[in-house]
Amino acid sequence: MSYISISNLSKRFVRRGQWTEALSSVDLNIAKGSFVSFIGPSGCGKSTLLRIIGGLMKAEEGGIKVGGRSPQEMQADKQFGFVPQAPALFPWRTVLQNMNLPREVNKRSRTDLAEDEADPIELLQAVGLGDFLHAYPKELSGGMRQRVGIVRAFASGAPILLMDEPFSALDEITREVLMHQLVRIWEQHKKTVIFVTHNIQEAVYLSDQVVIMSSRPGRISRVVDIDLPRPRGEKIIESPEFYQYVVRLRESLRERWEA
Ligand SMILES: Nc1ncnc2c1ncn2[C@@H]1O[C@H](COP(=O)(O)OP(=O)(O)OP(=O)(O)O)[C@@H](O)[C@H]1O
Repeated sequence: MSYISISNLSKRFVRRGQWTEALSSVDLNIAKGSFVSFIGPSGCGKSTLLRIIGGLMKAEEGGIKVGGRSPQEMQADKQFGFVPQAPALFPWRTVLQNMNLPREVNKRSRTDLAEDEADPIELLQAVGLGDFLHAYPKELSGGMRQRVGIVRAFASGAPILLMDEPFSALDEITREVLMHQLVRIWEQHKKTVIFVTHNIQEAVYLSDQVVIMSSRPGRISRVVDIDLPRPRGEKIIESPEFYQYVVRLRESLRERWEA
């Protein structure tokens, strides 16, 4: 069953009199509760598509429905949680107070409160921040702040989480640790996640589906189902099946770059 359905969607930008066709004829269906990654060359429209799904931007042509409604209606009803590359944490609020902020703001207008189940303290403990509940953002490393940003989205009660390269500013080891923590939390809470990345291993490890995009204009060139068992642990990365997916995606991406 399609939860997010996109049909024949196109988006153009004009800058200094020049048109850029950022997205062209995009068709995609995303099931509720699935983890879907978008991967593709720089400028192929991944962030633009994410913003359109999240109701932050409108397409010129085509249709998009999220849960049967327009993205703007869903956005007004606080159905999206955003995780950018660097989370916006209020410096005068503690970690726990920052975690609770979306709930405080959103509860008034959200109609679907049944999804609002995740416990902020448990989530912080799950990402190793149990001892930092009352710390202020300035006392945290970049990786710790990013963990707060990710689990805050899970605690917000929003059923759809939009993550735009959330690990891109982190070092390799921190990134790996966060990837394992994210998969564990997602497998427990099963939100619909749209995840933009440049990292093939990350996309395979986390996702139910990987959407490969090509550029000029941005299009979907292939959707690959990742049929690896869950729960996914560190061991799966060493399996031949995992390796095969990585090779397959790398080849598909290389074709797009060379095309
Ligand atoms: N607000 C804007 N005004 C003008 N052009 C834009 C705007 N936003 C995006 N674009 C153009 O649309 C195209 C797609 O951009 P987008 O940021 O969606 O790509 P991306 O795949 O997310 O790139 P990256 O991987 O580098 O983050 C690019 O050519 C970009 O220059």
